[in-house]
Amino acid sequence: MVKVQELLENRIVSLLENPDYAGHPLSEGLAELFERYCEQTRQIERIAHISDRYQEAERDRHIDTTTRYQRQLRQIAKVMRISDRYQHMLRDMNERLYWISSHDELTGLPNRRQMQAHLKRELQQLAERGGQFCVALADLDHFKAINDTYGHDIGDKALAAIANCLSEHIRGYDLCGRWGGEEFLLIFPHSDTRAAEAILARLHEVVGALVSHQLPEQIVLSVSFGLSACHKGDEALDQILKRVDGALYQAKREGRKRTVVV
Ligand SMILES: Nc1nc2c(ncn2[C@@H]2O[C@H](COP(=O)(O)OP(=O)(O)OP(=O)(O)O)[C@@H](O)[C@H]2O)c(=O)[nH]1
Repeated sequence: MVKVQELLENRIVSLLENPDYAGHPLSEGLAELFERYCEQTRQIERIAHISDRYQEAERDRHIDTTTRYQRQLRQIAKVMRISDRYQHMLRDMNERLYWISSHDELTGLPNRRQMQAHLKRELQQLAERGGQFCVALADLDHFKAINDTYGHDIGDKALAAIANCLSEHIRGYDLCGRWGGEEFLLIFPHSDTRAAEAILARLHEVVGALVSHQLPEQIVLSVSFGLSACHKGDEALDQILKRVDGALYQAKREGRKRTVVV
């Protein structure tokens, strides 16, 4: 039925648009008739729509309260599911943002900002409870030569391998982060320099023996460390870091692959 109606409408439209019948005495009458027909069709559709809505409302009026209540419950449950999903998404995004702002992308270690926060916390604890902790700065030896010989990509892989090796071989409560470039900072809470030196001696060994299938076999890595202890009432953070940096510089000057304690 709809199809027949559509065909007829199309036929009238094409007749009215046909230039051969332009000015034909019946054209004007047909156009007027067609315009009225279209208007009436639009009105019928509007009435049908209103009637559908009315019937729907009537149907709803007659369903019992329990059914209506259950329907509303289902709608609320749906909204809650959407809200839950949205909140999970936000939480994941927040966690990811936090991770990005506090970690180094290449090595996955805490970044400089995070390590500075750890240092401040350690100093705060010293001020409150006394005791001591140690800080070490590590720097890869002859790293520029690795970059120059094998390329930056291999250099990056060497950095990631060293980061992994250092963080795997410290104690569970020690901290290791990327300080920048080819430098790593290590914090040894509640430790004197003897205890920290023993750990660094182990790190010299494991770094020297490091084998990674990601790196060319002929690469042999080593690191130099500057180490210092912090006590209650010691100087401010930047002074401590300056001291450790000086020790590292001395380790480099004295031939690398060693630890200098100040
Ligand atoms: N591949 C790579 N290289 C880096 C990155 N950050 C710093 N470097 C490189 O590390 C090298 C450090 O070079 P230098 O400061 O001369 O130190 P070195 O060659 O290790 O020499 P010593 O420290 O004296 O033993 C430079 O070539 C930097 O470009 C990084 O994220 N990826």
